[in-house]
Amino acid sequence: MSLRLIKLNSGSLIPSIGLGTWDLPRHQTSDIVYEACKVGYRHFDTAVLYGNEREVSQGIVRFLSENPQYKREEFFYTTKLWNNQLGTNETRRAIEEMIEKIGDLQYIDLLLIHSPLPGKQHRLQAYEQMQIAKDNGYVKNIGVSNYGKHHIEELLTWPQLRFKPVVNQIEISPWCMRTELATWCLSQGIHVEAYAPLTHGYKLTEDPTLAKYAKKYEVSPAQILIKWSLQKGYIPLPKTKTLTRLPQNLDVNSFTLSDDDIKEIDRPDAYEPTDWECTDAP
Ligand SMILES: NC(=O)C1=CN([C@@H]2O[C@H](COP(=O)(O)OP(=O)(O)OC[C@H]3O[C@@H](n4cnc5c(N)ncnc54)[C@H](OP(=O)(O)O)[C@@H]3O)[C@@H](O)[C@H]2O)C=CC1
Ligand SMILES: O=C1Nc2ccccc2C1=O
Repeated sequence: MSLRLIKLNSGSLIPSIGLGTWDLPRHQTSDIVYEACKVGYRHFDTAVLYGNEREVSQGIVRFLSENPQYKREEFFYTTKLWNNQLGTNETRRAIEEMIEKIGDLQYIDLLLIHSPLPGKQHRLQAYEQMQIAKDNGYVKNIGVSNYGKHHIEELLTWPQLRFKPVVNQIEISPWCMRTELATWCLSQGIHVEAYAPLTHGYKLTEDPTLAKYAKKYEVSPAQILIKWSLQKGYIPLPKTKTLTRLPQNLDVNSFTLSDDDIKEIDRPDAYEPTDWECTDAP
């Protein structure tokens, strides 16, 4: 299974689907990531918050060492600074710790600010250190998560900005569409990563419209949601700890949703974030 590559505003390429790694059982994480590499995943999303950066990296490194025909550059590893790691010294130290944890993975493909919650001064001090980490080659791309339009505008109008964020990672599913924010990010050349694209699993068994299209295209409700996200132009990050589900969440090339299908799956009036909401933080 091969993934489409999307060009970021830095020129780097990002695989169009990433494996979410939040809440993977810690002792299985490295094996799940290794198995994911075997079935074609090339993009992994972790964070300091998840406590599994070492294990995620180990899974990729093991696959690379056993399969020397694949190169490090074909893989895309994202991690995120947690709220208490934003600030000049805090961010510098946090990046050093991240680099120590990834070992032979050597560099971070994408470093995100996990949320805007710590406030303007901490956000901008962190971003400056992220720019320096990019200069030094520890980090290839930098971006943000859970940012609202006003947080991104704060960056775009900041005189010290040298590298525009390449993505904004936000929760998006038919039940949390955020069309205005996502369309605006794309208009600024900032790609949109869709987290919780499977609604944490909440809607997969209960929603009749998903069931209808799963039946029509002979796929699973999860595959319908992943395709919906891709066709909207987003980069979905579905998570599964179940090895048999790994291949199906990548296998979405056999069908295309029509405009009418998408309209029926859309829930523009719904607002059901699964975890947290901070795009509206000051
Ligand atoms: N930046 C941020 O603030 C946030 C980022 N994220 C990122 O996004 C990722 C994805 O979001 P997440 O909250 O984990 O939830 P998802 O929306 O990816 O849903 C995961 C759930 O769906 C189930 N599932 C996965 N595939 C299938 C399938 N094919 N059929 C049936 N059920 C399936 C999983 O079960 P099982 O695992 O048991 O197979 C799990 O219960 C996270 O892991 C993380 O990397 C998430 C939240 C916030
Ligand atoms: O994946 C995640 N799950 C979460 C739950 C609460 C806050 C942040 C997150 C994540 O980043």
